[in-house]
Amino acid sequence: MGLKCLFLLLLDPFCIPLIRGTCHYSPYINTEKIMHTIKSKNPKVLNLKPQPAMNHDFSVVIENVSKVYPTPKGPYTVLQDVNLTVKEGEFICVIGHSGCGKSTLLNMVSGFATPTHGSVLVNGKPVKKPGPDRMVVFQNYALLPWLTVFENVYLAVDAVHPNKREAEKRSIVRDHLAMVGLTEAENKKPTQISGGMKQRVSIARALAIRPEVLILDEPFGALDAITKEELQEELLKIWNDHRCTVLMITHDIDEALFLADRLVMMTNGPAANIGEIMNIPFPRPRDRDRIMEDPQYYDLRNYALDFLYNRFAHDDDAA
Ligand SMILES: Nc1ncnc2c1ncn2[C@@H]1O[C@H](COP(=O)(O)OP(=O)(O)OP(=O)(O)O)[C@@H](O)[C@H]1O
Repeated sequence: MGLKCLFLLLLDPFCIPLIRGTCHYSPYINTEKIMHTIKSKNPKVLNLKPQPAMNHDFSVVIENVSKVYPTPKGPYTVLQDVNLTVKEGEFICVIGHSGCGKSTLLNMVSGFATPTHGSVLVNGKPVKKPGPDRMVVFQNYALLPWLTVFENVYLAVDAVHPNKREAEKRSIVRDHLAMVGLTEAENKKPTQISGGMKQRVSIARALAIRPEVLILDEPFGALDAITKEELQEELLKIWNDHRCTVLMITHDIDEALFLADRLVMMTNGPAANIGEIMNIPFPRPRDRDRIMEDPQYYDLRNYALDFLYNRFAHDDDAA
């Protein structure tokens, strides 16, 4: 029971302030070129309008959601009137400047935070608290350092499936460690493995529960570029094989264009909202080189950059 409580503590909102990352948009962008491209394109060509979908298709429904935090200076409205519907099995990336409320929004889906106004539904049911149908992967991995890789995943499986037979639980853990290529490392402690491996453990732990919604809060933000690309590809493969709805926060537009079906672009806070939603049209399975050769790639990338750096520039961007 004690260990199960520890697993649930991993999902505690107190973890969240520990995972703040810095912005790392690609620095090699020529603003004039972007503006030229933007001005020469009709946004309709970029297929930016949210697509209508039927209610029964929705895995996640965020309806007129506002979040107000009490602060010593008075109420602080982080998000105001946010609406988003996500289809089952859809891969959504959320982008926006630091502090605009991305984590707050996804915390209301995971159940760590509750809306001040409005509602969040997952598979038609209002979200009231965290649950195993919505697993979260954090940037800082949130592994228990005194447990092995195997035990970290086992802890979660055991907490969610206490009545399954021991052999079955161990087999689930083994299958998911194999899925992320960590069979050889199963007896190592988190301090004995790299950052990329730690994040693989964290992804294996989340998927071992078979969540309906996987929430990734800047999962690759702390990794080097090569490891990050490897993990993006692994994540896509796993998602192709075990389709669940994915909501992922990123600061990396290229990452979003490679992974997502749609890119949700948030305006700046306070009272942030969803500014635009970009449909990402590249066919799946995706090949990084092939999509980067697609002329639409740069149109979409530049459109997102213009949104962040011109239309909703942050004070820090002026530097
Ligand atoms: N519990 C809280 N009480 C008061 N203010 C809060 C609380 N949690 C978050 N905030 C504030 O809400 C705003 C949005 O925070 P949030 O973490 O959702 O932003 P974010 O877009 O995810 O940022 P980042 O990209 O830096 O992770 C920030 O100004 C933050 O300081």
